[in-house]
Amino acid sequence: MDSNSPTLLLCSSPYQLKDEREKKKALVFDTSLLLKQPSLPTQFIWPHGDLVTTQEELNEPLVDLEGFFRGDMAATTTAAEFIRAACLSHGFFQVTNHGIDLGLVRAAHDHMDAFFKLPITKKLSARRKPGSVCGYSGAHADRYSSKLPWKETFSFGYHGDGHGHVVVDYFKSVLGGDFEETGWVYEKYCEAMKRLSLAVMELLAISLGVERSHYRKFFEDGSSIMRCNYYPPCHEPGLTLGTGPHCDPTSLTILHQDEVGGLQVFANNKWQGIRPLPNALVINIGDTFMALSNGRYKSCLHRAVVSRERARRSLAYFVCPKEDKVVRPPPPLDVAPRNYPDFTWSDLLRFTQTHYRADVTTLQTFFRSHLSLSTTSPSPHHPTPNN
Ligand SMILES: C=C1C[C@]23C[C@H]1CC[C@H]2[C@]1(C)CCC[C@@](C)(C(=O)O)[C@H]1[C@@H]3C(=O)O
Ligand SMILES: O=C(O)CCC(=O)C(=O)O
Ligand SMILES: [Fe+2]
Repeated sequence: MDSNSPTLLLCSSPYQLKDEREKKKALVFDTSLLLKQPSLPTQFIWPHGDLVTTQEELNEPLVDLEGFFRGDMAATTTAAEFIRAACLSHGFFQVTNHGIDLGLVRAAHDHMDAFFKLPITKKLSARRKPGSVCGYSGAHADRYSSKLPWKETFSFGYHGDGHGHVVVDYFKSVLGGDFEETGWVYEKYCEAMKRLSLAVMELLAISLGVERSHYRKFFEDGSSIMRCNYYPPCHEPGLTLGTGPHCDPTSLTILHQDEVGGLQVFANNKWQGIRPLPNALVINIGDTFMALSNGRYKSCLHRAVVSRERARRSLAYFVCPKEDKVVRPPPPLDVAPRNYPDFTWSDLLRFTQTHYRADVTTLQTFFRSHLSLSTTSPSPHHPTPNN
């Protein structure tokens, strides 16, 4: 696609385009168009340093939650110890016997498939508005002009405060009544994810020597972000990334990936693949929980590579505290040195949605940009791939 080739104007942010000439250059992440292109548009090409390949797999123990849910103290201690070892190192672990109905997971994947197969004009009718994390995005082409991720996403918020059904209402409002059933599938999925996330918060507290209910109470009235990721097959998978190297700025991520594989974690100073386990859920620590642990636990550095032959899908549930709550480590972790100043999730979220593309150093950059916050010098959380 040469730089002036007219493309059907489906750019998700036409108002950002100044004139007809600009509009003709608007990049469209419409895979039916892009997959016919002889070469990858330059906007999707990532720096070599981010494209280092790996054949390694991270063989972390699976954390079996069955005994913990049964109230077995020995099994709870074992689970907390596995979680502690993983979170002191790279911030990533997988759980089995998590209690999430696998039929519900299947339904969520099926409805995600149906959504991403919609005509691009329909998807763009639900496009993300500037400053919001919710809605449809094609390669984030409305937000960035280089290092575009080879993916489509659809994101929405969840509160689970027992008042109304925000997910059902969102799907009906942005996609119409035909999507009410899809809304219910994701409403139930998010309810299940919230229950699991609060259980994991108990295990994290136990593993950190924090009062067992502290984090559960901190997140009980939180709002969360649900994101469906769709990674189309790519002719030149070695030149682009589905999701670039980053730490989630959120607190905890619970992710289900399909059987294709592509999620990689930067651990033991190298990229390592995460073998898909259909009955397991991937859980990783985000920047906000790293701060809640005063830096004891590491925000997980990860990325997603894409495949030449197969589309890949993942469902990511991002746990967040109520937006105005002050993020501060609890006793006994709140001792000097404080590695991070107090902040609120609403400020950090706004920073990632309006000023800064979340990457490997989001938190440090956030504190530097909020000088009033940087009363302490944040410690580097772990070596980055390019160091
Ligand atoms: C608060 C969020 C911003 C992102 C979605 C959630 C948690 C993960 C963030 C993200 C995936 C990190 C990599 C860059 C990003 C722009 C992306 O590739 O989607 C991030 C998300 C976002 O800002 O939309
Ligand atoms: O799709 C994946 O496996 C990872 C996606 C991810 O890291 C994210 O959406 O934050
Ligand atoms: Fe992520």
